[in-house]
Amino acid sequence: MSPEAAARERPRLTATPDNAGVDAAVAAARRVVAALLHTGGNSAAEMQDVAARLDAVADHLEQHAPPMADRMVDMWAGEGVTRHDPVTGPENAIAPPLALAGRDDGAIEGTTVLGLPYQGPPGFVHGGVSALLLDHTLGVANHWAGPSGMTAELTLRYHRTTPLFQPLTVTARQVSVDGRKIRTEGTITAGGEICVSAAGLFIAKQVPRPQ
Ligand SMILES: CCCCC/C=C\C/C=C\C/C=C\C/C=C/CCCC(=O)SCCNC(=O)CCNC(=O)[C@H](O)C(C)(C)COP(=O)(O)OP(=O)(O)OC[C@H]1O[C@@H](n2cnc3c(N)ncnc32)[C@H](O)[C@@H]1OP(=O)(O)O
Repeated sequence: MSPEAAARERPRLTATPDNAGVDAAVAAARRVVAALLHTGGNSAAEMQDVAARLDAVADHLEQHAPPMADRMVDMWAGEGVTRHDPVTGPENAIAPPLALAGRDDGAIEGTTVLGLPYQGPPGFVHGGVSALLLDHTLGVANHWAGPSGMTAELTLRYHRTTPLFQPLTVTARQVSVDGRKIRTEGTITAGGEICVSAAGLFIAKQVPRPQ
């Protein structure tokens, strides 16, 4: 089987974006966030007018939103993958998003490209953003492998700068389970080189879902 065919066969651990509805609106919102940062303060665009139009969109959405408690129940319904999280969620405009899939060897993997909204040093990814991607990916790796829990400790090593605008591969695997203590490791690589590695201690505990 070709690597491309193998990748297509891998079980997806993240929600597939729909081409309509809120996912499409969120994809547009991601474009707006990136375009605002790309445009900057010296552009000829009429920013007061842009702000008014964006506020009108936000007013419209808020007028049609359910009570927060209902929405919390809704977003945590079902036992499948989440649609709202800040790393993979197709309903979350701050998610890059990263699409994760299980590998035959028990690890999980996903690829994404990060742009200006995620910048730390000039031209490179913010270290806190790398931590966000790895924390979440380690958490999903635990779901994929078996016992899962909450992050108690996350240790990161930044080996080299992580580039913007280039494909990044994020991987993680559960390495041990000792009672409630779950240890998980992962990396972010670019062009085959490790940029960031992470080791996490997770404690088996689940916060109850809103009902
Ligand atoms: C986000 C979605 C989650 C659910 C999704 C479900 C389905 C969707 C499927 C796929 C997608 C899902 C997954 C995604 C994943 C998420 C990744 C993000 C994860 C997070 O974003 S999560 C938020 C950040 N995280 C916290 O907000 C934790 C705050 N914290 C606490 O809630 C407690 O602190 C806790 C629970 C950690 C422990 O509390 P506790 O009372 O249950 O346990 P206790 O203290 O008894 O410790 C038991 C033994 O662990 C040792 N131990 C404890 N802590 C330690 C530490 N820090 N260092 C070293 N050892 C430690 C003790 O020393 C003892 O060891 P011993 O037994 O040997 O004495």
